[in-house]
Amino acid sequence: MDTRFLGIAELVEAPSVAVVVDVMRAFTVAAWAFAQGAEKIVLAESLDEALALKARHPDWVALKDGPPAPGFDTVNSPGLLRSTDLGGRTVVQKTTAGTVGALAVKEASLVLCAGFVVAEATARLLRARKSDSVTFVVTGEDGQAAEDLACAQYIAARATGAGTDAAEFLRRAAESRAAAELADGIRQGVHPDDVALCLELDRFPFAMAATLESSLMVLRPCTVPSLTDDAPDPSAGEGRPIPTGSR
Ligand SMILES: O=C(O)[C@H](CS(=O)(=O)O)OP(=O)(O)O
Ligand SMILES: [Mg+2]
Repeated sequence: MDTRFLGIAELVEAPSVAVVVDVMRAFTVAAWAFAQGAEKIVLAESLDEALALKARHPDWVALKDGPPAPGFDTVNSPGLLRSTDLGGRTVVQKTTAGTVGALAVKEASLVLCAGFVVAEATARLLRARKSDSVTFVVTGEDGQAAEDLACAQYIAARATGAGTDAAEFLRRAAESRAAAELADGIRQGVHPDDVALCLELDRFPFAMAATLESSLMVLRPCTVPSLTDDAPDPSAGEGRPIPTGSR
């Protein structure tokens, strides 16, 4: 498997398979939203689009990063979201890095969004797809974010079947600038448990795939093959099969 690690600005053409990584905090939050029952997450292009979608669908849950803001229901915090019942709800998410990265590769045939909480499920899905080439989008800090790069490199290693020890990758993420800023209160809309929740390895059994649905980029959980064959893994719980379509 040929792997590339690129920042958002380095994406010059649509990759075939993209894994968009945002550990702190967009895709940890997305995974928690699904764990709390959300049906789907619409990745908004802008704050204005998120608010327009919310206005059109008052039952949707609008979420942004940074501090709480008028019109939005909640913020980009796994610690806050984990006590929110999202059963059957649609979430609209707009963040600085993660959602921007996913939208930057919306023409790819497969777009997975990931953090450590869904690392193994993501790697297993890539293994099952037997992809020749995978582009990892390192969303934070112009492709330099230590937590995103560490997670991307860990998933890449696991996707090639390497018996990789996660400890060193998690240590790099724990020592990242993002972790320090979240812990020190420099970033806003933060729960004290956010960093720890973002560093939980394989907390969830599902991967997350984004596809274009009526011009909106929509993220959903998906089941992954079991370790021994290509059959759906019953432990994966709710979720769609692996998306196979190409655009
Ligand atoms: O919510 C986050 O941690 C960041 C935004 S910021 O760096 O705090 O401004 O967003 P994300 O897109 O999840 O990296
Ligand atoms: Mg981030």
